[in-house]
Amino acid sequence: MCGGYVANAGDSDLIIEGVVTDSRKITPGCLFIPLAGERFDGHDFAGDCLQAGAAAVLWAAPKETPPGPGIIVEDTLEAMQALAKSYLAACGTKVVGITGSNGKTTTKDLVFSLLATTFKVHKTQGNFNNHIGLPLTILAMPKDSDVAVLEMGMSGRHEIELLSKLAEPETAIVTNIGEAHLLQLGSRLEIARAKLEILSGMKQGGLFVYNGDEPLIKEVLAEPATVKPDGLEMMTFGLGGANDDYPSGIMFMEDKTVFTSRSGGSTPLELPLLGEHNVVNALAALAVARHYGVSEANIAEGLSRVKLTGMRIETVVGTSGITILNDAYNSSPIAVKAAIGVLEKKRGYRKKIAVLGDMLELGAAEEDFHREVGRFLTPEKVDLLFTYGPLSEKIAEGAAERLEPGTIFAYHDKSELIEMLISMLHSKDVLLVKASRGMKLEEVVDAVKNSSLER
Ligand SMILES: CC(=O)N[C@H]1[C@@H](OP(=O)(O)OP(=O)(O)OC[C@H]2O[C@@H](n3ccc(=O)[nH]c3=O)[C@H](O)[C@@H]2O)O[C@H](CO)[C@@H](O)[C@@H]1O[C@H](C)C(=O)N[C@@H](C)C(=O)N[C@H](CCC(=O)N[C@@H](CCC[C@@H](N)C(=O)O)C(=O)O)C(=O)O
Ligand SMILES: Nc1ncnc2c1ncn2[C@@H]1O[C@H](COP(=O)(O)OP(=O)(O)OP(=O)(O)O)[C@@H](O)[C@H]1O
Ligand SMILES: C[C@@H](N)C(=O)N[C@H](C)C(=O)O
Repeated sequence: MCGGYVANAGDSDLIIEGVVTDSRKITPGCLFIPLAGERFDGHDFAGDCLQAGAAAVLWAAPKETPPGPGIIVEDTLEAMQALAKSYLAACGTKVVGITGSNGKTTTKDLVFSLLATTFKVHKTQGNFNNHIGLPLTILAMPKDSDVAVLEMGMSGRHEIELLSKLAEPETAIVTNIGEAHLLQLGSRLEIARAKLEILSGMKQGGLFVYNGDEPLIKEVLAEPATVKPDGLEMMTFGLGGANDDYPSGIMFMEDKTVFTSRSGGSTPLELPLLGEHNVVNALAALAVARHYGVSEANIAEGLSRVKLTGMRIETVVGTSGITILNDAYNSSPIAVKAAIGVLEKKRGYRKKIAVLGDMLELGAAEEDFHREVGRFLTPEKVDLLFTYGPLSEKIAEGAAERLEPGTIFAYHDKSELIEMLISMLHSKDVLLVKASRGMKLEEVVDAVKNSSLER
């Protein structure tokens, strides 16, 4: 299954239960797969793993023989990917592949919640969406799974191609084309080309569900170089009325969003998520659920009980009673504007406050992108703005064009930001926190959440 051969295993069969790549997380009977990374080489821990109960190890051929039962392979990562591909084929599980600049994880959770009303479904945990995370997700899948909902991430060309050819999706979603990873791709057109690599591994006769509001997707679909499977069925979703599905009505409430759509007619659907962008994500998930025959009753049920992976516009109530919109998982211009849209619609709070940190990997125009986000802010959207990081000084600069003096506070030091923020917050405020993963603004969320804000 992984293109290797057995060594040191005697003549008894070895029963293997599960795959592990971290020696600190060994489970009895697992296969330990040593990976060479930036800081460690997993091969150095193989002996300890066998001592700790691993049944066998993969072992890269150029090294000396394995310290116990082993499968000798050329490259352990490639072997793990091949093993995942073989296992998926052996299980006969259908795959839904999801990519896009924003909303992959959210849409993955939505698709899972809808399909799980009807099928045995496995999904990506957290953000395990790359050349290591996706095969690990597959290798953790129960073998009787009907469907696997797999998030596919990238920050360069041909990364999605590898994932798609490994997982061979029957259904694929592209959520949108934003600015994330512009640094590596150079243009949004290149980002679109990278995302549409998801078509290259799809099964024949598959379904492609994509954001019809994004012209670059249609442009790349028409390019001769774009590899598409035979018999591909396509569906569009988005806010525009030209899409196959779009919202016909949206009601923004404190802890949920109620919407009707072209596909659902006059029947309102309740989504326990905030923001117009999450209605758009939900439309993509609805298309997939209906494609697989999920009933309208189960669709309503599945939507109403979706559980989102944390730090995606997650509402947190602090010990003081303050409302925090924890959107600190990641950030990019489109995502910030979507999150500000949620804050803008909040009513009944003393003040609306935003803490915005650097958006990373945006390439040469990064300062302009930050300035543009600042200019997007108006007194109707935020009462106070705190920025964190060197790039976010440009958010403050852009915001100064529309926000009053004395309402903008720029910081480079997180502890100083937290101190000033807590001194100005009130339990009746609503606070949005958003930045790229590398800024770790969850530390701000935790500090505010645990503060009594007494005054
Ligand atoms: C290889 C690995 O899993 N590394 C993880 C490890 O990193 P660390 O620096 O500690 O170790 P090494 O990588 O050097 O270690 C090599 C192996 O040795 C093992 N090991 C180490 C010590 C020890 O005592 N015993 C051991 O057995 C070790 O387990 C390694 O296997 O830990 C870090 C902290 O937990 C992890 O962050 C690191 O994981 C890497 C980054 C990784 O890629 N993990 C995947 C499972 C994954 O999917 N991670 C996602 C994030 C994916 C992501 O960023 N996606 C992008 C899009 C794709 C970009 C693409 N170009 C890319 O390169 O990723 C996105 O925008 O979404 C996640 O963690 O959320
Ligand atoms: N459809 C969308 N349009 C714009 N922004 C979105 C959309 N969906 C989610 N977001 C924003 O992007 C943030 C991250 O959402 P999510 O984790 O689902 O995306 P992702 O594509 O998995 O992100 P990443 O590539 O960082 O893993 C959300 O908190 C929200 O601010
Ligand atoms: C590592 C990459 N997947 C990512 O999340 N980049 C953002 C911009 C970050 O590191 O903050």
